[in-house]
Amino acid sequence: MIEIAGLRKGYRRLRGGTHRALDGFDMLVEPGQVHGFLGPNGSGKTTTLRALLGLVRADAGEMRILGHSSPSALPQVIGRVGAIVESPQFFGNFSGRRMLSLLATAGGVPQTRVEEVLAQVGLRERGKDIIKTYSLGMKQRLAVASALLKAPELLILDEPANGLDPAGIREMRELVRALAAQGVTVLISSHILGEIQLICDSVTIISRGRRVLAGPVSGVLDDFDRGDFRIRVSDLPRAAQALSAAGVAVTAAPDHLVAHRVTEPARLTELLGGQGLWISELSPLTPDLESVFLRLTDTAPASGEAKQVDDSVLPPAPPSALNEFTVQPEVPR
Ligand SMILES: Nc1ncnc2c1ncn2[C@@H]1O[C@H](COP(=O)(O)OP(=O)(O)OP(=O)(O)O)[C@@H](O)[C@H]1O
Repeated sequence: MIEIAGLRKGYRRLRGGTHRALDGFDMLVEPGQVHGFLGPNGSGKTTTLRALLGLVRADAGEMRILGHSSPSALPQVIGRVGAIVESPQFFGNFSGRRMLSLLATAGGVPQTRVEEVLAQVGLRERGKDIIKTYSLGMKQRLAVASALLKAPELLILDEPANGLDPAGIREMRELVRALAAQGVTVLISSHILGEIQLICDSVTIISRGRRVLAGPVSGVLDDFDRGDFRIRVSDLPRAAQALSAAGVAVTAAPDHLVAHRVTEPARLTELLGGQGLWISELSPLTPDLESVFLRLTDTAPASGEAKQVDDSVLPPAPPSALNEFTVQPEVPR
């Protein structure tokens, strides 16, 4: 559905030089998937989506959307793609239904779609109310409804859960899953990692304009499973000593131990029990997307400190290249 290879985009800095927002970024989104696009603030997610949709010009790289080159062949394919990359501006004094009706007329979409998309996003009951009375979550759903008018095969959502409360996030999750069940491929950018883990089949993680990881969510988590187990036991120092002596790698925390690369947890109970050390807890520490993300994007702040994550700088461009952005030749096909 989406193929991106070697995408580059630099923004000129006011104080000279180029900020490398995308630095040879690659992404592949397969049909029928909900694909999460994860990255820290400023890592290049929105720039990627804007470049893909022809809203900003890339310096180099290849992009295909539904098999067509982007941006050159976008007009042929854009009718099959729904996207919310920038918050759409709605007329606050219009009802949701009237707003969608106007957008349907403008987009040459039959009016029958208006009721269908209102139902799809769960806004049929409130369709008659004016938009400025909508909650943020309802406005987000109206935005999704507007992107669904043309019954897209591919839906691109940039941070759809931004600003939503837990109930709103849950509604958005259910909506995305329902769309996926109807066969819509969804690309969803977010930094709400738990959310992505819950709704996505596969992910791409971007850091400093480059892909640092891609694959099915389950595979990603398995790859990062280090076989760590948390052990609570009455005498921590003695238990740590016993485990180390038996060749088990172990780290001590104030109230527990973590044993690493454990393949047979029963051996830990046997080993400690054999020395009169009784385990009160033995639990696997399975990785979640958040720990994988923090490790790969190097954005875990030290305690009490905010981490600088957006620091890719190129040397100043020569004067001739100081246009709006640095244009590099297209990569030949
Ligand atoms: N129009 C612009 N002019 C100059 N720099 C820009 C422009 N748009 C984005 N950038 C810079 O490019 C980098 C990537 O920005 P982008 O918005 O793509 O990141 P993002 O991953 O979407 O971040 P966030 O999660 O915070 O929305 C950032 O350093 C940003 O400041």
